[in-house]
Amino acid sequence: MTRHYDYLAIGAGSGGIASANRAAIRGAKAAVIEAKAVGGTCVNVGCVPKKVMWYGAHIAEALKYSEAYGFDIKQNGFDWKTLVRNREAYIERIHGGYKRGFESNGVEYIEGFARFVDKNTVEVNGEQITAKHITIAVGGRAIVPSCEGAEYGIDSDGFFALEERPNKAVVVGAGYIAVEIAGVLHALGSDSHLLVRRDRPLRYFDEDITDALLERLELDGPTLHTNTVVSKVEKDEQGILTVHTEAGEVIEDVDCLVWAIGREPATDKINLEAAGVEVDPVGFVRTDKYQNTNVDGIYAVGDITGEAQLTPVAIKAGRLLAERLFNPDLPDAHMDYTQIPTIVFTHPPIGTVGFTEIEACAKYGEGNVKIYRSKFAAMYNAVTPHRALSTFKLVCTGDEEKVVGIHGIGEGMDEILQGFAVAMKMGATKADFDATVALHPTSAEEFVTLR
Ligand SMILES: Cc1cc2nc3c(=O)[nH]c(=O)nc-3n(C[C@H](O)[C@H](O)[C@H](O)COP(=O)(O)OP(=O)(O)OC[C@H]3O[C@@H](n4cnc5c(N)ncnc54)[C@H](O)[C@@H]3O)c2cc1C
Repeated sequence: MTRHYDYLAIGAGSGGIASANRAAIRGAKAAVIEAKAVGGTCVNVGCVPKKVMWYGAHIAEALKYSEAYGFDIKQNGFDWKTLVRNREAYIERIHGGYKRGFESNGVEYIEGFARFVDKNTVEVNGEQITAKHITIAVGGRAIVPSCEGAEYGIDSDGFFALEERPNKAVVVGAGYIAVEIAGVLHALGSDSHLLVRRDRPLRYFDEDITDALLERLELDGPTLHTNTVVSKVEKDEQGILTVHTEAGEVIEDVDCLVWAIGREPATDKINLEAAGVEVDPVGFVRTDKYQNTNVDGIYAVGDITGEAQLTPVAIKAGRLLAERLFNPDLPDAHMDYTQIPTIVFTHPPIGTVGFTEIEACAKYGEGNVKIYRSKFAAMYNAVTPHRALSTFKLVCTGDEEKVVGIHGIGEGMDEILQGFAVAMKMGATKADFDATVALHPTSAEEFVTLR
């Protein structure tokens, strides 16, 4: 007998889990199929293990500052294995939480790799399963370049599988994943090198912020190699790598090479042709604003759509899709892909939402954009010899100075941004920011006292 569901999600990552749970809560008979580990990229090889490693790096930094705060601490060492063991135990507990959530919501969890048979049928473990509504939420995977010896490198999944701290690491890429991994390795004691193709990492972020990041990297961070493209990688009998660049630079004694040059969609093995679902030339599933694909009853959410590849985006898109399908009160529910806030877990973190200065000038005209910025020493490190500056910035437009961009790099920025993103989404103006009494002494107060 064929199993049949009202709603079936392929992939139990952020988008698939959120949509299946919400569908079940709204009364649908729902199931989710997962080929690897429940939780998908974010929980197993993305946000969660990354943030744990970042916290580890944060503690390393605090130890450095501790002397100025009066502590006399002798650091005897750092055990990578302990950090990884505790991280993985935490992830195991999250897996348990997801499975209990499925049980209480009535979502069936099916382990296996799903392939389409036709538009309402998938095959998993030799069994055919049918559903009225099917959501593709299979996410993506890291891209590995095609240069000679590229196979000697690992990707971000491989970084999280490392059992030892590398002595000397080369991280290739200019996006947030590359910057974060290189920063963690540096803080935890590896000789860490970040190789970027152009003049800076995070090139699409506001320039004031990336200028400040460059200053911070110079002060204390991985060694930055700009305008650098890897041409060849060699490996000796001991497994040690030599990385050659197109400009003739040779980086020797490397025991860990991480490719973080981007991610590609994982649509190639799920037999989309059988269902007639169209993908773009890269392989991302094309959807409209309601997450509909070109095939009636088949949807896509999360990284596989190529839109803002972030966990909360996949979750929100998945939940709103389930609401639209199964909640008669919300027939128009859909995701708003504008003004999505995001954090980069550098040291210190970067937070950004809305338009950069350049984007705002292009959209509203230079004369209609007003910039407020502050460069200041956060108290946390100002009392130590490791004094470094934070940069906060508001991008405003129109006579009313509507806030259309909020950017910052500095201690605490990861926790500061969320509330300000709410204000921006509600249409706050600079005057609204100014009318709010500051919280003192904090870094956040800079945003309501900018001149
Ligand atoms: C190193 C790293 C750090 C990140 N850090 C952050 C961060 O700090 N903040 C943030 O918001 N985002 C972060 N992200 C991005 C975030 O992880 C993704 O945006 C999010 O996981 C996307 O969710 P998804 O549901 O689209 O796909 P995924 O979470 O990738 O889930 C897809 C699931 O589908 C499964 N699957 C694939 N094919 C099949 C099949 N045929 N049958 C069954 N199952 C299948 C996969 O095994 C996987 O579990 C990070 C990503 C990486 C790689």
